[in-house]
Amino acid sequence: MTKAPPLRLGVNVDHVATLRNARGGARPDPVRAALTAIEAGADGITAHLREDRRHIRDADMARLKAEISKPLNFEMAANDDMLRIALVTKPHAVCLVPERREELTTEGGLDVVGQHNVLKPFIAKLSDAGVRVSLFIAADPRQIEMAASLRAPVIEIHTGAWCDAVVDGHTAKADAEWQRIVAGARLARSAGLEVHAGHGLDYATSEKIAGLPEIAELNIGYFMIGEALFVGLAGTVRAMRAAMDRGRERLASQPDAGNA
Ligand SMILES: CC(=O)[C@@H](O)[C@H](O)COP(=O)(O)O
Ligand SMILES: NCC(=O)COP(=O)(O)O
Repeated sequence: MTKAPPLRLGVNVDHVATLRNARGGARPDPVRAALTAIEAGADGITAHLREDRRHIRDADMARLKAEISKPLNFEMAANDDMLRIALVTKPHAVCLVPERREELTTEGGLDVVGQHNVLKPFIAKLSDAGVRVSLFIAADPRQIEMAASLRAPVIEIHTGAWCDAVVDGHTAKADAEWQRIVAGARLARSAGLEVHAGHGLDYATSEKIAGLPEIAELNIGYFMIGEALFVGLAGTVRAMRAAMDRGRERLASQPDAGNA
C-alpha cells in the first residue's frame, strides 16, 4: 500500500474583498483573513485579480505577497496587463483562468486547445521568472493533453459543474461529472502534470475529492468565507482540513489506492 501525497489546502480570500468593497472601506481585510487562515492550517492563499477588480485589488495582491508566510497563488486572465502585475508581484504560482466581464463567477475552464498559441508566451514568461504556472481547465482529455504539451507543470481541474450538480441534487449529472474528474485526474497525472482542483467545493465534495490520490491541492473560497460567518474563519479552515483528512484516510485504508 503506497501513501498518497499530502493534500494541500489553498484558501481563496476573494470574497472577503467582495464584502469589503460593498461599503467601499478597508474592512473586512482580505490580508487579515489570509493570515487567520494560515494560522488555522491553510497551506497557501489564492486570490483572483479580476480585470474589473470586483473583489481583490492590486494593493491587496501586493500586500498578500509581502505579508503572508505561505505560497501565494495568483489567479489571473492571460493578458498583458495582468502579466505585468504578476511579474512585479512574483507570487509562488500563477493560475491562468478564463474571464468574461459579465460572468457571475468563473463559469468554465480555459480553452487551452483553441488558445494554445496565445497561452504559450504567458507560460514561458512566467516560468522564466520562476513562477509556477497552473492552467484552470475542465477535466476534458483534449484540454489535459494540450496542457501537458504546453509544458505547464500544473493543472487545476474546474470542479464547479460537479459541485453544482451535487448541491442541486442532480444525481445523474453529478455522477457523470465525477467520473470525468476521476478520469481527468488520472490522465493528467500520467502525463506528468501536478493536479489541483477547485471551484464550488464544500465540506462534502472536498472530502470526496480528497479520496483521489492524484490530487495534490484544493483551492477553496466562496463556501468557506460564507461558512466563516457562522463558525469563524479559523474554525472553517480546521473543519475543511478535517474533511480533507477524512477523505485521504479513507484512501489510505484502500489497498494500492495511493499510487498517484
Ligand atoms: C478561478 C476561480 O475559480 C476563483 O477565482 C473563483 O473565480 C472565485 O472568484 P469569482 O467568484 O469571482 O469567480
Ligand atoms: N480556483 C478555485 C478557487 O480558488 C476557489 O473557488 P470557489 O471555492 O470560490 O468557488
